Amino acid sequence: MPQATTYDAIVIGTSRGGRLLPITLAKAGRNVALIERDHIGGVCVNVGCTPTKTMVASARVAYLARRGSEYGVHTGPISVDLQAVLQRKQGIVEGARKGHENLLTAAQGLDLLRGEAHFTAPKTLEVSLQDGETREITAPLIVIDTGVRPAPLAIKGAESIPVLNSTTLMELDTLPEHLLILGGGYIGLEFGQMFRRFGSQVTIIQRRPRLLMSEDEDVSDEITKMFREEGITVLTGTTPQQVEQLSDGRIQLTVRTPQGDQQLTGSHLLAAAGRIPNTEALTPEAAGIHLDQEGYIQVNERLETNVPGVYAMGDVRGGPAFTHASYDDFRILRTNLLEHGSASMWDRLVPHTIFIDPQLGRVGMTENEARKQGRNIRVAKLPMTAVPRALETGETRGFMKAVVDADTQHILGCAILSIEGGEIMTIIQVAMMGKLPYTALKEGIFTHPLLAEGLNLLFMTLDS
Ligand SMILES: Cc1cc2nc3c(=O)[nH]c(=O)nc-3n(C[C@H](O)[C@H](O)[C@H](O)COP(=O)(O)OP(=O)(O)OC[C@H]3O[C@@H](n4cnc5c(N)ncnc54)[C@H](O)[C@@H]3O)c2cc1C
Ligand SMILES: NC(=O)c1ccc[n+]([C@@H]2O[C@H](COP(=O)([O-])OP(=O)(O)OC[C@H]3O[C@@H](n4cnc5c(N)ncnc54)[C@H](O)[C@@H]3O)[C@@H](O)[C@H]2O)c1
Repeated sequence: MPQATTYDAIVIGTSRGGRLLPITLAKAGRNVALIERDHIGGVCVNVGCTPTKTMVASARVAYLARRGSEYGVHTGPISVDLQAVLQRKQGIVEGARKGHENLLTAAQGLDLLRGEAHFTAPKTLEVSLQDGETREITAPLIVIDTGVRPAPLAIKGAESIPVLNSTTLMELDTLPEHLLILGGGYIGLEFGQMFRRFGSQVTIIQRRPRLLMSEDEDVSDEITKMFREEGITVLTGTTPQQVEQLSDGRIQLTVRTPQGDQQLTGSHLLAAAGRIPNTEALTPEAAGIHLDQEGYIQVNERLETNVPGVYAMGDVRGGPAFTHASYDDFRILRTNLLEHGSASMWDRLVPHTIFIDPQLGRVGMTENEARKQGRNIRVAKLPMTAVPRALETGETRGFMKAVVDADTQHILGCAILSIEGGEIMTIIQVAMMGKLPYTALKEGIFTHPLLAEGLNLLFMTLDS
């Protein structure tokens, strides 16, 4: 093999953080290699946020079309053309991917290597290029952004039946007649509601006692109620035992429920029970990089591994798995590597939004977390039926909830389960970032009749 090519920096993976970092380093005059084994853009652009949120939008149109008569608008029978939904999704995905690819290939000082990288020594990687060649590259600074992938389903019989994951579900030719979903987390809920709205029968099987275990009980319960009202079967505290394919092609799942064993039959099975890190092919052990027991790369609060000069960002470092977290990891690395700053993961507030309808926007502490910490708290809660905008638009499902420190009046966290809940949550997030007391939102003047005006009412509940 020819001698290794030396760069100033190497980044592996082209997610949001993985694209911005090499471009920024190259703009600062560094000679950078960026390696990607699959499509440019990583999970979010190709098989994560972009395609799912595009399809969620189609599902919402179907939902609204069916509700047209509530608004005095009559349509004919509603049907969903899955192929057209997928084509729309694919067009948006490919447009985004191409845009990112153009930016990367145009960047001066940046070599985009299309292939799979693995470590051969602490600062050296071998890249198996897609054209069959192999390159050895080395750099004093290496950033790993290789992400995670769907965990294979570990139940008896799974190896001999077709199990869908979040990627393959978006490639189906026909609408599942009955979609069985294992997992009551983000992926299970977003796809479950989406396919129900497309016209499938949907059963969600959640091992834990309720959906979205990290949220408060009232949030999980309200979502479960809304899903059931939409015709989704939600089974909680239910553990899949084994699965087999019947002679007619249907899938039979044996589950253990609090009431005893039960058999469920569906046309398709989606495994949405978690994800695993992409660290095997990377052979980080050849560089002496420490992994945790599940294979995630261990980093300190500045994202550096135990090998000085080797960093990890995004999902592969464990912790919150969101595109905005990957983006914030880029901020930390840019600040520390280029601006001589001292940015850290520990003081950041990472919000999230689950794109069910109505959305769940969440930031900061849940009520349960605050109580566990022994905080002196007050909890504000307002049903969406009390918000004029929600009434006028016929979107009264859900509630707003905020946890306030009773001593300082600062907002500790919120759960906004409402139409555009993510946007409303972000208003509260900004108040939290500015350390505003809740009274600032209670007394603030917000346009009538916006959803934001509901914040006046939400925080008024604390003093009424
Ligand atoms: C269905 C779904 C929906 C989601 N929706 C949202 C959402 O709405 N909002 C949100 O914030 N997050 C969402 N996420 C999560 C989000 O996609 C991830 O948190 C985000 O993509 C993390 O980016 P990352 O930096 O970890 O890199 P990734 O996006 O995981 O990219 C890693 C890249 O590294 C490449 N790679 C891996 N190993 C190698 C190697 N050895 N050599 C070369 N290249 C390699 C991979 O091909 C990949 O392109 C969703 C995820 C899924 C699955
Ligand atoms: N809107 C968003 O931001 C968004 C959307 C999708 C995914 N994501 C990211 O992707 C990550 C992965 O999503 P996910 O839904 O796969 O994982 P998750 O961890 O959110 O949910 C997995 C769920 O499966 C359940 N479970 C585990 N094993 C099971 C089994 N054998 N049978 C039944 N249930 C089982 C768990 O109790 C959990 O509720 C999320 O944590 C999130 O960070 C984000």
